[in-house]
Amino acid sequence: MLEIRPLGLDGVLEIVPKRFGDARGFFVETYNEERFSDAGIDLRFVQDNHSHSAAAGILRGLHYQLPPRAQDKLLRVVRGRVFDVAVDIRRSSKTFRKWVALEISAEKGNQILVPKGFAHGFVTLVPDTEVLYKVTDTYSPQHDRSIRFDDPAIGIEWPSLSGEFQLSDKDLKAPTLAAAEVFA
Ligand SMILES: Cc1cn([C@H]2C[C@H](O)[C@@H](COP(=O)(O)OP(=O)(O)O[C@H]3O[C@H](C)C(=O)[C@H](O)[C@H]3O)O2)c(=O)[nH]c1=O
Repeated sequence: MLEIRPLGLDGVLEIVPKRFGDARGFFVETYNEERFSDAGIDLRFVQDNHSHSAAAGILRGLHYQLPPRAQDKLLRVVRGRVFDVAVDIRRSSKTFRKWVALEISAEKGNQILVPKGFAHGFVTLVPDTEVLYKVTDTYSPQHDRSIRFDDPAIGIEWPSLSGEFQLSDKDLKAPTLAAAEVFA
């Protein structure tokens, strides 16, 4: 019922729940605590988020919350497509500053699990993209942090889209990884 694929960094997973298609369309259990637990994913989600991005090229990230309010995130796309990125920001990790990326789309019905200790971001690939995600701690502005999406020390190979990326002021002013407060 759950297809799980490690993406090459500690605990960052692609998850594809089984989709039951029929002449009417489809049904899918997008999250089932028991099935996730059976797959070794024991997380307690306490908040659901929904973001709508009107255009392609809207980039949100790289974001994370610091301990003690760090969040695991389980993200899926219900309309459109995103290029989704997770970056290891644990200074003691052997994969510190390494990143992985995955296309997540409504059509594929896939999800990404981004554990605590990772910065997360995505860029939309088509207009009117809607992203839903569950997090394991509630929003804490005091612990909310950003890192520059284009930090050369990380070197994310974002897709080249026509036109400039659109970012929030907060993300445009984000520090580099070297200047950011991250995980030990
Ligand atoms: C994240 C969050 C935000 N907000 C408020 C704060 C701002 O007034 C407004 C927009 O927040 P922000 O610009 O941080 O939203 P995004 O740029 O979509 O941020 C998210 O995008 C990337 C992809 C992430 O991984 C994070 O989960 C999250 O930071 O919503 C809340 O009230 N609760 C929340 O949990």
